[in-house]
Amino acid sequence: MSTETGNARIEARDITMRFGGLTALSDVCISVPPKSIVGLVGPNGAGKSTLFGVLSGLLTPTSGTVLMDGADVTRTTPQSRAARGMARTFQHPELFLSLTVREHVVLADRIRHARSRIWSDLFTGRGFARSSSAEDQRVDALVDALNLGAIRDRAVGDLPLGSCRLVEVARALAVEPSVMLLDEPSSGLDVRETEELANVMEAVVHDHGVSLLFVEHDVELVLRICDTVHVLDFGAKIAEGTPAEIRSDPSVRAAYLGEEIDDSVALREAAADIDQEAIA
Ligand SMILES: Nc1ncnc2c1ncn2[C@@H]1O[C@H](COP(=O)(O)OP(=O)(O)OP(=O)(O)O)[C@@H](O)[C@H]1O
Repeated sequence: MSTETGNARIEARDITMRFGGLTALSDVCISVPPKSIVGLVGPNGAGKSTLFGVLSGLLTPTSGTVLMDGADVTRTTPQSRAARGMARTFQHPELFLSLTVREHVVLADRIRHARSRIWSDLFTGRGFARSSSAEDQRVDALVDALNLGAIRDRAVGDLPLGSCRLVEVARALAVEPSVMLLDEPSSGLDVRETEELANVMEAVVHDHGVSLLFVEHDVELVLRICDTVHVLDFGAKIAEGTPAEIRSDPSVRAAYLGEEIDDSVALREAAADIDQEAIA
């Protein structure tokens, strides 16, 4: 199955991953072009988390290659990939509960712009007090861009999950990545929070020029905001295409029939199509 390659921000070529006798991924290719939103979906156990682990550097594949901007990073650490411009968020937000929204963004901004201060401020007790006006401007612009202004001084431990996910996205953006991996960003969010997150994801690509790759169970969200969608099933890629192509792909329908996509608009549309075909 063809995957566009060349100037991809991140690309997986022919990835196979075996855990003992179990083949979790088999010759999977995926490519994330600049300024694009790419979705990765598939039924439970399809291999999504494994591929995410391989791309982010947590897992070394049995065979195959991972490239960032054309450079082979297959055997590099997550930290080294971060230095090359990769940021990620987690299914369960990993935040410091007693720090405020703004403090999270300040810390990440300092990792990008004043790394040496992080440790010296800790040891001297200066903490967040000493900031430059350039830092203030960058941090406040990001906090406002993610609609976090009203809660900027609240400790994240007091915030709902939807806000915590936006804080994670703001923190990831503060290091000025070229590509962000988001692990089930809508997990646990209600409809309104999911809508807000979708808007933020689209704005992030448009305003910051970042590419996004996200693993997601909410197939309707994926089909709504992605430029390209990849579908895994039993460790193999069974489809790749635009949301319209994925909606009408018979192998995708077959993989999902009877599963969580049942409740989504996508499958209702697919089911309607099948009914029409049956009538005709
Ligand atoms: N560390 C591991 N050791 C052994 N088997 C593993 C390991 N990690 C994943 N697997 C197996 O690999 C297969 C793919 O799992 P993976 O978690 O990547 O799927 P997934 O698509 O993310 O599933 P889900 O949607 O349920 O999270 C499964 O059969 C799983 O049991």
